[in-house]
Amino acid sequence: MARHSDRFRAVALTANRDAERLAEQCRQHRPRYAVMVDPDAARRLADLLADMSQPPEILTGVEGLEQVAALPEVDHVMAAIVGAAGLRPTLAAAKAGKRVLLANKESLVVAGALLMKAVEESGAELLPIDSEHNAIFQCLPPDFSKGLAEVGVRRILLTASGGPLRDWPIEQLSSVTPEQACAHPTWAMGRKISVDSATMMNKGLEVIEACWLFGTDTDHIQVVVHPQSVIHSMVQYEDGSVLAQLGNPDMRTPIAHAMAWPERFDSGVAPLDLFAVARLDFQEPDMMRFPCLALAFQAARQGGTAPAVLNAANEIAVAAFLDRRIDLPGIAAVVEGTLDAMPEEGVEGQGVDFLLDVDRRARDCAEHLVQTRRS
Ligand SMILES: NC(=O)C1=CN([C@@H]2O[C@H](COP(=O)(O)OP(=O)(O)OC[C@H]3O[C@@H](n4cnc5c(N)ncnc54)[C@H](OP(=O)(O)O)[C@@H]3O)[C@@H](O)[C@H]2O)C=CC1
Ligand SMILES: CC(=O)[C@@H](O)[C@H](O)COP(=O)(O)O
Repeated sequence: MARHSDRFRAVALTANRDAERLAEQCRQHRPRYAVMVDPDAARRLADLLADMSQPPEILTGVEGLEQVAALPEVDHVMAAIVGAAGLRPTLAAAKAGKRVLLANKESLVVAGALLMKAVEESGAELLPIDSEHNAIFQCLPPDFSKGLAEVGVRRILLTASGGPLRDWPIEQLSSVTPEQACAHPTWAMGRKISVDSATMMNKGLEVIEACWLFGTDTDHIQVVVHPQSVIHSMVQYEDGSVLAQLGNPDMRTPIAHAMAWPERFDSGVAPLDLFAVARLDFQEPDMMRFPCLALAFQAARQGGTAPAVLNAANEIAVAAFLDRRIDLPGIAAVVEGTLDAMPEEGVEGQGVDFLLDVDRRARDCAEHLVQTRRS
């Protein structure tokens, strides 16, 4: 079976500040463009690549990301920047009608209506590579966009590992260190999403992501804790059938699925050995232990700017936790305080500048709450 290298060539690679890593990737994949968002890091990248015979053209800033996301010679854009910083380039790719492989769930949480409208108007293909949403996509019929009820779906069963703190004594959560929170039991991921998994905010963001991707609401999504992370999510149908997608927890599978769709190619992931897995467990999420999950459900039901506020406050709170400025329970407290403090606003007819202004105001508010908790 074909591998992706038979069919794909990297036109552009991007990073924020890590010039060394991007330089290494440029040497390996020889893209035509490299975007280094930070201008100082862009100068460093140019120095690092000075001896290349045909170095990539180096662009900077969010504008550089938007530019490469919309290049005519690009047909696939993988949106895998962390946080709301991914919104503008993801939107640019959607507006340009690309196949968008979406890992950056935060852009749908902040601007779901805007992004889905851009996809509809341009004819872009929005394919989820977040493992759960990719699994759901695989378990739905191809015509699901006419409505989940129309195609016989009762509800989505969104699986969650429960993260590294699933069994910690609740009264000891304030002593959790960033290293302990980032020690995910089944997935190797970046620090921000790892903390989100530890608080289950990741699942809350994913509930909102699923509402937009699959045109549904929170009443039709059940979060199911499944510690083995072998089932990546399920779809329950009206006739009693439940379809699940299983596999080893390895992001190469959803990425390969979305790159090759509607065909398949070899992702390089080892076949799932069910005898080695031996058992699959399921539990209800504990909302007392994971208040961030409850806050995300609340923001999703509230709608308007609430999900954008939730996301911005969470990004600030997680960064403060990773810097040891607040404790782990402080993350939920900062998010709740920000949601309470920010006025409710509608998003109908609003553009990206409005949403990013909401994001900025929520960050200021959350940062103030972080300072208050410390003093
Ligand atoms: N890791 C995983 O397995 C999964 C991740 N996701 C989602 O994918 C996204 C990325 O997660 P993950 O790969 O773990 O994160 P990482 O922290 O490992 O990587 C984040 C990437 O985003 C870049 N970046 C960070 N800030 C900015 C910015 N302001 N502007 C431009 N680029 C920026 C970083 O560049 P630099 O290193 O130079 O700072 C880095 O390349 C998140 O939205 C996450 O929720 C979803 C499913 C699974
Ligand atoms: C790899 C991936 O897609 C993540 O979303 C992962 O599934 C997070 O695991 P949790 O279920 O612990 O949040």
